[in-house]
Amino acid sequence: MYVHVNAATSADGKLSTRERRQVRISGDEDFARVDRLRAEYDGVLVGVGTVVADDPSLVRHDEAHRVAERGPDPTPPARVVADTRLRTPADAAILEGDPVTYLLHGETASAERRETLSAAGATLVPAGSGNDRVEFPAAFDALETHGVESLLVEGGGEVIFSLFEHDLVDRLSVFVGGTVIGGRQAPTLVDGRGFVDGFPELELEGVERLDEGVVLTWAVR
Ligand SMILES: NC(=O)C1=CN([C@@H]2O[C@H](COP(=O)(O)OP(=O)(O)OC[C@H]3O[C@@H](n4cnc5c(N)ncnc54)[C@H](OP(=O)(O)O)[C@@H]3O)[C@@H](O)[C@H]2O)C=CC1
Ligand SMILES: Nc1nc(O)c(N)c(N[C@@H]2O[C@H](COP(=O)(O)O)[C@@H](O)[C@H]2O)n1
Repeated sequence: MYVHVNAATSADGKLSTRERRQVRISGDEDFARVDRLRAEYDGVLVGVGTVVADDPSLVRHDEAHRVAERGPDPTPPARVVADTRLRTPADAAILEGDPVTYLLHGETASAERRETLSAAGATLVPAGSGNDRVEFPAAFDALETHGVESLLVEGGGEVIFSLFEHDLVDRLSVFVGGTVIGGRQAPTLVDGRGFVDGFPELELEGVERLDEGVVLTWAVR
């Protein structure tokens, strides 16, 4: 699986507020860049924390760019959610519309949630044992059997940490916008328990000024 993590942070590295309410950090130029990126990948992944906080649909992408990349009538990027216990609400926007939605889940997801979300149109992908969260290496192997071989990961910070922890990230791009959010409880780009050693090493590939901010792109060594 090729994994590209992309997100937008405030100048102080926050993804949103301490209330975990969605903040529009990107401007129009950066959202257009994200639409082009979405068009380049087989799927777009977020954690269930982002689904609950933002209720994203993850449908929007640059269709002309996708046609240019993949030829006429391409399938739209799949939506993927890491959701151990299947907390995604049955009326979530991510389950509406045409693109397939894969819910990666663990063994602790109840039969009732499995039935409810299958009936709501989700494709369930078991990938976790015992009480553990979604095990990304196994989940990505399973997604590849569905033809999903590249992912744009849009957040949030918990999921991004897990992916770095498992050495699964190939590329990282961050739009750093001209705003300050602050707050020690506010989510940052990479949360989880954090690293104390063995920090992932990044090689700077690009610096681009957009809107009132800058896009930094790194390859992960
Ligand atoms: N500015 C930006 O670009 C973006 C901002 N955001 C913001 O980020 C916040 C949400 O981020 P965050 O709270 O970190 O939530 P995440 O979207 O990272 O989701 C985290 C949840 O995913 C589930 N999960 C399943 N498997 C794993 C795993 N292996 N590792 C980690 N998590 C796993 C867990 O819930 P469970 O145990 O129930 O499965 C966990 O609590 C919101 O405020 C949102 O607005 C989000 C995306 C982009
Ligand atoms: N690139 C970017 N800039 C921001 O300012 C943002 N708040 C986000 N958030 C991400 O975009 C998702 C919403 O997508 P749709 O509206 O469904 O297209 C949201 O869930 C975050 O992942 N991203």
